[in-house]
Amino acid sequence: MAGTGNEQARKTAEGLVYTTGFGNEHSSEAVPGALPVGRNSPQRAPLGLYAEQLSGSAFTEPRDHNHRSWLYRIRPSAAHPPFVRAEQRALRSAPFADCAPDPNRLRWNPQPAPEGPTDFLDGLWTLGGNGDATQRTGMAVHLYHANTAMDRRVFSDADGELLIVPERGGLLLRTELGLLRAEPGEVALIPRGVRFRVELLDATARGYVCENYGRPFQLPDLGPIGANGLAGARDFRAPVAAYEDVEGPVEVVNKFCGNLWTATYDHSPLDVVAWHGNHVPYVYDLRRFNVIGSISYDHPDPSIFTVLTSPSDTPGLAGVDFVVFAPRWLVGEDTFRPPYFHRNVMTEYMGLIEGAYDAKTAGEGGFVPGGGSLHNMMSAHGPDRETFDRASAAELVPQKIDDGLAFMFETRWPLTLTAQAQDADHLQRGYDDVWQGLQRHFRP
Ligand SMILES: O=C(O)Cc1cc(O)ccc1O
Ligand SMILES: [Fe+2]
Repeated sequence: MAGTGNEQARKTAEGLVYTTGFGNEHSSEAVPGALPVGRNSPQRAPLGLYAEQLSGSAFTEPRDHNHRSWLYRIRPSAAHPPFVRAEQRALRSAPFADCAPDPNRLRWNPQPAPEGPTDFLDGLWTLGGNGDATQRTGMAVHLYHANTAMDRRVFSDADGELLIVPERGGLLLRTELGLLRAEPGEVALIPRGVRFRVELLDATARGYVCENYGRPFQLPDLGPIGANGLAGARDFRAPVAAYEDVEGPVEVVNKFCGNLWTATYDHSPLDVVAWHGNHVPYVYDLRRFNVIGSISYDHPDPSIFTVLTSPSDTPGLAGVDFVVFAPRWLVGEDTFRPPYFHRNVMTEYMGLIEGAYDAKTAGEGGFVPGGGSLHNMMSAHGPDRETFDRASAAELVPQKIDDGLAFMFETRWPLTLTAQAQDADHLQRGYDDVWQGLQRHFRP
């Protein structure tokens, strides 16, 4: 049965069309004439639709940070019954106060398979985070492991935007603004408050989510890199309008100030027939990232690999950066080429989408796809012993790194774990050992 649903979702996902460009003023109509021309709020919207504005920024924010979309829908979102508190499972929110922030280097194996039917929402498991959802600061790291589609159920997150990083299994995201497909190697960005449902393209789906409570992700400035490079705006795909005209009970789950609330609507709220604006979801293929690096010597700081950044109120200090370690050439002369030893004031959560990462040994008990590592503020880390020994002796011929895809959520604030992450069976005990046995070589 589940297989039939997945095949149907895959067929739908294969035929999808998109509109392109990060930050654009997009517009789309699923029925010709549904989008009003020349005004947002005509006295009567076309085709008997309701007009509704969805804001992702204050009305008064500067134009280049102003996010809003106008939705033309079968019923206004206001027509809903009261929300009541819902079961929370393993989803947690900031402020995180379960545990004392931990200065140790930590690493987890992949998220265990769920017991029983589990959809994307029920499969969310929070590792930790920082800031405060009610203050719109900070971020949370979640992992998901799902084996069934969300059925007659949609989710929206008032607390932040969701950057979804599939590691195993493709996703079909049915959002208010239309459909997106996100496969491993791609990422999807769902803006704050946009309702969506997740269907699976494969039997199971596993991956990571950065919930960003702060300013919406934007493309980083390029400075001296110039007008081009890193993630190209045109490679971000937004959906085209697609609506469900579905009567009957649909559960709407709303994450609000850390808690889940639920209401049963008598229709699907994915009933937007036309829309325009810039508060839109995206999908981006990480393999399109234009990697820039050193062509002389030394290992550049990984900020050069920033795909998207959420600025904080201090210039240059991100609430969270999303960074990708994509296939690239290493040519540095007289250079220790893998990531260097370091202690960073920023906090680094890393995940692996496929293959291996060049600072860490792969394989069981190591840094494996679906696993994750946390190097909290100022914690000492870098190449493990094997990597150090290998890279210190390597012949420095041009070398292509193309056996993996890793990423980092890097945040200005230390990350506090949830109790479930601190006590998890899949927390690797003895991660510190990877740095044991680094010999002294000092010869004064
Ligand atoms: O710790 C890590 O592996 C991430 C990282 C990579 C890099 O190339 C330089 C610094 C850094 O923190
Ligand atoms: Fe690091």
